[in-house]
Amino acid sequence: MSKHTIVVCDHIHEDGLNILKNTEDVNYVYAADIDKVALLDVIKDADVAITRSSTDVDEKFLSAATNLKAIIRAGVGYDNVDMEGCSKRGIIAMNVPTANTIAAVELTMAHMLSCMRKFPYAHNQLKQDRIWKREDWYGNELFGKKLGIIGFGNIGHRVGLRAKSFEMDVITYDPYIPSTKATDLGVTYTTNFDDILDCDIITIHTPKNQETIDMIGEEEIAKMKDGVVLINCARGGLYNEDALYNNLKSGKIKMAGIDVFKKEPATDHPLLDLPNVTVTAHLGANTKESQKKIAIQAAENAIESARGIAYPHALNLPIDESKIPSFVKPYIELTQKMAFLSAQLDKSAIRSITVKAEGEIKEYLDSLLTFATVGALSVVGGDEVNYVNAMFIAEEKGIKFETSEVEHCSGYSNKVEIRITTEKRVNSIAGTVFDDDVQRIVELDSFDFDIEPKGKMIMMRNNDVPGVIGNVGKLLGDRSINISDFRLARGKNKDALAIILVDDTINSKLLEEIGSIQDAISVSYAEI
Ligand SMILES: NC(=O)C1=CN([C@@H]2O[C@H](COP(=O)(O)OP(=O)(O)OC[C@H]3O[C@@H](n4cnc5c(N)ncnc54)[C@H](O)[C@@H]3O)[C@@H](O)[C@H]2O)C=CC1
Ligand SMILES: O=C(O)C(=O)COP(=O)(O)O
Repeated sequence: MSKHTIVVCDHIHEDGLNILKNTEDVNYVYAADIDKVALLDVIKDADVAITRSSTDVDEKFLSAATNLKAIIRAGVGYDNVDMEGCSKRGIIAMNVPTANTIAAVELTMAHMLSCMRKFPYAHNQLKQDRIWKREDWYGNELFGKKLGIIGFGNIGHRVGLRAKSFEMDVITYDPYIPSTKATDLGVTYTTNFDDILDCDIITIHTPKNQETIDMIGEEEIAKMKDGVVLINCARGGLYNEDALYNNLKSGKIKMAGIDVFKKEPATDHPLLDLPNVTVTAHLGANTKESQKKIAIQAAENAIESARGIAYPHALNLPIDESKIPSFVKPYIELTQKMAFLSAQLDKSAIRSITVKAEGEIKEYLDSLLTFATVGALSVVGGDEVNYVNAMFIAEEKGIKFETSEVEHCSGYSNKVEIRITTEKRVNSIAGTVFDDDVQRIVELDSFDFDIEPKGKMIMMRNNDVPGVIGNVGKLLGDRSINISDFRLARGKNKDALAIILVDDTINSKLLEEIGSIQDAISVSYAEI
């Protein structure tokens, strides 16, 4: 039995490890305790890797992981995964998005309470210094304070719910949600970021990306109330770390609760020297409950993706398969097959790929274009081309793309047409699907057909004169090639196109012989 190598790069719960260990077709490699340089050697054999935030999936990692088909980020944030690098290599990246939500929510509340009561400092005074000095520790209450939440997703909205139970006045800024998601929970929704800056406590729960890096800097802090409290249990760098340090030092920010740092591990970070921070070492997801759930999901997803069965929570697929209506799937398959066939007919360099569609299917033109590109590039690229990397590969080759919606006029309920322009000519092919899943090619180079996209096909263009069919039949018979189907379409210019399905592979010598039959104009061969 061939085994799939799954490398676990970071610490995950043993329940996940046990699933991997006990799966017969998995070669399980535990690499969480080796350093990241040694990991580069181990990762070269991996079909699938499981990582957390401690492993950067960067150029070095990806260049070493030459066999990698999928990567599972066992958590939410994937800002340490080079997504473009994965896509270019056809590696499907997935995360495990909701399994650690509660852990991160509760750590956020812990930091908030800890900041309000300076909990670690009060704790240390008694425990380490053995001093009983209650007058040093007059804290503040959450009750009645205004809490600003930036990012109202899985974690942010649950922080809001919990803050409401502390009778806080909660307001959120998240331009990507409907306002009712907040207002239904009794949370004020704002599109004015300054409303957040006016809060007593601010907590951030967005992903880390170009839009959110340094979202809070000197300018924003200057607008805040004196004595504001800031919490960050999302990602280091969402609050500009220099601005955070300077304003904690000046006392403009009273306290900050920080779980995450721009560069981790952060054992000598300047923030650690300040007397008004509560810090944790990126522990947001570190509850046994969350880690158990994540590890089980990560292990199961790793096995499914290694077997090529499913890619749950894939992050870099051009389409979300679960959201595609069932009628679209056969069109996607047909489009890939037609492009694969068409690109075989003329193997010169492709300059452009155009996909046209009519009927309801035209809503899915972008997906159809991706699959047409996979089909066309697979002729030369084989299995290395997939729907994650096809567009990248095509762009690198300088191939141009076009899509267009066509007025409904062919009589078919839906029709997809692909035009592949090469250095030599334009190849066009069109198809439709009958009775939900009967795929048919209905046009080839403007000749009408009705043929299944399957099998070994000789395409012969010839002058429409008597004797050609007989001659080609005889030649194939003489070479012991059985014809399983023969379709003929007549053109407008006294020409005809035959699609001849055969049982055996046709080599280039025989193809040349067919091409030299009298009145043959051109001949090509393709297999689907
Ligand atoms: N400290 C830790 O160990 C953990 C940290 N995290 C981090 O917490 C953050 C939030 O995670 P989830 O709530 O699960 O993600 P999510 O995807 O459910 O929510 C993110 C929210 O941020 C919003 N958003 C995106 N860009 C925004 C912008 N420019 N301004 C305002 N809102 C914006 C989105 O619309 C979405 O509602 C992520 O950065 C994640 O990596 C998650 C789990 C554990
Ligand atoms: O899920 C996330 O985004 C986290 O930050 C948790 O990261 P971790 O898996 O604990 O390295």
